[in-house]
Amino acid sequence: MAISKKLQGFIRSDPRSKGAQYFCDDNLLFMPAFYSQQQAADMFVNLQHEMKWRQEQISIFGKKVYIPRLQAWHGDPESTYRYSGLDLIPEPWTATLKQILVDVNMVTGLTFNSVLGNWYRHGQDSMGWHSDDEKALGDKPVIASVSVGQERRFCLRHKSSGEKQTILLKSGSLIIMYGSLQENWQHSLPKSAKPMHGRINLTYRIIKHPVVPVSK
Ligand SMILES: O=C(O)CCC(=O)C(=O)O
Ligand SMILES: [Fe+2]
Repeated sequence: MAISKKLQGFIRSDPRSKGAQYFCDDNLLFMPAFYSQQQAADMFVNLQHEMKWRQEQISIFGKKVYIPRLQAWHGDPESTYRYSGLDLIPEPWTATLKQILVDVNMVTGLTFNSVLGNWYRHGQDSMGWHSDDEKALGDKPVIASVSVGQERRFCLRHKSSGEKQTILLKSGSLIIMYGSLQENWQHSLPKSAKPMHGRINLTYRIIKHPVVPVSK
């Protein structure tokens, strides 16, 4: 199992790893109570104010439509990446983002250089099936994903066998995706018909091959 010694040590010794569970052929580790309910509730409030949220538009058959959630991209200034033909320079780290960065770096033994935030305002906000396999992330990327606020279903689907797995992402939970997860599985955050409060998800990433911005 391609998981760092540091992470194995953390799971053995730190109470925050209580209830840790593996999914997807051991390429995903779920820690349901990485942060306490109170810590997670405070983060949810602070992140709403601190991050630079916007609702991106995408083109579907030539028609511009808003994606069903708010997004924000923060990180080291050189962690530029390309999205829908745009070169994006991240917004600076905020106090809460830095505090979580220290924790996810410590657990994994890695140095994340950027974070994508997704704010699902209610049950109708969602994310479709995809893999985080952009070239900028390099081969077998490690992604640390923290959830605060409303519990939502996180679905995974094997690309060839179609096998499905579902994880309930509780407030304060952490998942670490690594190894061949993005190669072999897709994931999504489906809509829910039930009334739902807001949820913020942070995916800490390592941009290994930043794009050189052509324009500011
Ligand atoms: O909201 C989530 O838990 C999933 C987010 C995600 O898949 C992504 O940012 O790539
Ligand atoms: Fe993703």
